[in-house]
Amino acid sequence: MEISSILQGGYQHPLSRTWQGRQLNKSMLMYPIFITDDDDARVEVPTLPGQCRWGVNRLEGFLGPLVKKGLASVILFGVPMKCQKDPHGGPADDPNGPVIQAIKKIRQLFPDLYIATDVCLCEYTSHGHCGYLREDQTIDTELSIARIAEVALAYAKAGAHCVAPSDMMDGRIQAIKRRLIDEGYGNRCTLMSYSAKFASALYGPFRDAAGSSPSFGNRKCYQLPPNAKGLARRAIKRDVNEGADIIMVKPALPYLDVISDAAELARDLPLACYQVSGEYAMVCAGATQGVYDLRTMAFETCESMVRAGATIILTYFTPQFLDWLDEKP
Ligand SMILES: NCc1[nH]cc(CCC(=O)O)c1CC(=O)O
Ligand SMILES: [Zn+2]
Ligand SMILES: [Zn+2]
Repeated sequence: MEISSILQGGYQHPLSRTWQGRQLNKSMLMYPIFITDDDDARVEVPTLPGQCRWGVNRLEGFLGPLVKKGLASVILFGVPMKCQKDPHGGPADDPNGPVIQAIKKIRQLFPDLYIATDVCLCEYTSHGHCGYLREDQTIDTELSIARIAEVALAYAKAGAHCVAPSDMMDGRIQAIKRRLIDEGYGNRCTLMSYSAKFASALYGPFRDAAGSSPSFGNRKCYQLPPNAKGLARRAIKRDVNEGADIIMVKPALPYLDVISDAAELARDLPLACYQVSGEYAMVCAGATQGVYDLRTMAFETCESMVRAGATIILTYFTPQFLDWLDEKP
């Protein structure tokens, strides 16, 4: 045997195995949660096992035990059920709406918990699209990004540590950054861009949870085509230049090459990826079918993302990881 043939001597011990790459840890995990406008609600989402829509009065009981276990950050999604949706997504920045109420409540209950807010219009528009539409149903980019910047500013003013636009309208990063700076929030709020967000089949359970399916058509004119490596690279570079503080790739597991590209193109920024609702549901379904052990598969998927270059992972497995990471040898 050649001397250079032997690798196993380097990873024969559990500790030396941890030295072979970066480790998943609790501060990387950002937990996506759904906030609805029925203050006492706790409604399970059938397609997203173990996840609920929460009313603001339930947040203390829901998040308290997780914060004790080391939950570091959440990302909030508003799920308005009672309000009147309109073509401009008017309810998105309603001061009495679920997101702004939740930001204030969480700041007060858990001052150390980092609060990111998803910024989009689809949960609030009557047509369910992520921007403004012209009469011919194409996107009106200028009006969309002005409105999205306004909503982002409202969340920053309410106390969000981070605003994360998921709409995929061109130019919104610049528009939001400008607005935050002009209003004195430039250094008080992080801007995380869903930069490479693909038109994926994996968003189904989320749309059930958030009630945000488009009422007609699809999102292919603003979310990226799954084959688009070049567009993804351009979107990442553009958003870095427009002032993003964090870049995100979404979904995560089928797009590890894009995560790896982003690690190179945005090498000076933290890099997030979103293990989306359909990925979570797939991992759960396989475990239920006996294909693999849930915990082992959850670790393998997220460790792949870390290996590809992610430093932040948005995942519905966050509560379970808080337990699993304590158990790990
Ligand atoms: N603004 C759209 C948005 N915000 C979050 C998700 C998906 C997140 C998930 O699946 O977990 C989506 C995708 C979509 O509906 O097109
Ligand atoms: Zn949207
Ligand atoms: Zn969104």
